[in-house]
Amino acid sequence: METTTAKLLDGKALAEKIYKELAATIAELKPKIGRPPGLAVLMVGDNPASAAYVRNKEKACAKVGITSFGKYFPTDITFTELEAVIAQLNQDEQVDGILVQLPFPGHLDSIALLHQIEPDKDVDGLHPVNLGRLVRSETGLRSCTPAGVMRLLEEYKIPLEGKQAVVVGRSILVGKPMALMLLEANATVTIAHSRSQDLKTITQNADILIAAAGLPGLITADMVKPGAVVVDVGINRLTDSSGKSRLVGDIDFAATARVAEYLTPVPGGIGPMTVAMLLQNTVSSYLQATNH
Ligand SMILES: NC(=O)c1ccc[n+]([C@@H]2O[C@H](COP(=O)([O-])OP(=O)(O)OC[C@H]3O[C@@H](n4cnc5c(N)ncnc54)[C@H](OP(=O)(O)O)[C@@H]3O)[C@@H](O)[C@H]2O)c1
Ligand SMILES: Nc1nc(=O)c2c([nH]1)NC[C@@H]1CN(c3ccc(C(=O)N[C@@H](CCC(=O)O)C(=O)O)cc3)CN21
Ligand SMILES: [Mg+2]
Repeated sequence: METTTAKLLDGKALAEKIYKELAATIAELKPKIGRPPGLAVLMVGDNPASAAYVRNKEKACAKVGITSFGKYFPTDITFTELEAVIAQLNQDEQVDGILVQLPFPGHLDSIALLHQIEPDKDVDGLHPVNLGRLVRSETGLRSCTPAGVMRLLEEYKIPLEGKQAVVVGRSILVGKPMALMLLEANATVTIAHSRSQDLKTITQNADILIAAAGLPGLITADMVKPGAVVVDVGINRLTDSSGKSRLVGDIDFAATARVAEYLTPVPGGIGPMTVAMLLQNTVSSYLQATNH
């Protein structure tokens, strides 16, 4: 059998291009507006899974000229204290975007807290107002990871209209908004999840396959339709026997590269696109807040 190699969808390169555009916008507007855009990130406890995200966000903000306000709290902080922090950030005129890093320690209700973020500062697109706007195909702040997937597919001119798209995962952060964005682009969308029966039969039909379950090795090459476009959202940290750790997605990358037409790497795929969309959302909140 002939062996092919999938073309890589290079999220890192596209993220760099987006940073240049954002940096130029900020350089032009900051003197007129009199302040840089500001992004506040709230983290409770230390979450090793989120460490890469936090690090990359801070680096990227510095690169484009966004001031990032990191707020780190111990695990024993109370819900009432966090509510007060959100209320203060909602009022703060230096802050255009507020992101509550997920997941949250078990005793804290992250959903109730997300509801208290001012929708126009909700750069993660998780407030019910922004989710509602997405359902209605209205403009508004949209979840960064699925927005990053859409932007990357657009960059490579991947046709979506009329295609069979399968999203594996149905979280509010990734799977559900991803499915809505693909639907908006006129794909025929199927959402699979942990209760789906016969996942392989479902994924084998996908012209566009998006894996967002958080399980390394979930998608093997035999589950992928030849010629499919395969996007790996999963970020899983694996530690090998020598104690070295590395990031992998949900897709068996090496074997799938011989079946798919396009494939995203991990790292270097959707992770950097997520950070780029977060910065883009922050800049669009900044422009809106300052009437530009
Ligand atoms: N690249 C990025 O920028 C980025 C951003 C965010 C998240 N992530 C990564 O993406 C992954 C998903 O994140 P998330 O926040 O959406 O996670 P999540 O909230 O844990 O959701 C996981 C989803 O996968 C489904 N699932 C679990 N096991 C499954 C199985 N065996 N077959 C089919 N579906 C299954 C779950 O189904 P149920 O609903 O039935 O439980 C759930 O809907 C994680 O690896 C996360 O680290 C990456
Ligand atoms: N509120 C909230 N929004 C999110 O989008 C979010 C969370 N919380 N919590 C954690 C998850 C995971 N997210 C991530 C995880 C990794 C990268 C990232 O930049 N990944 C690089 C890693 C490079 C490295 O350090 O090796 C990559 O190339 O994939 C981005 C977003 C975003 N996620
Ligand atoms: Mg990636």
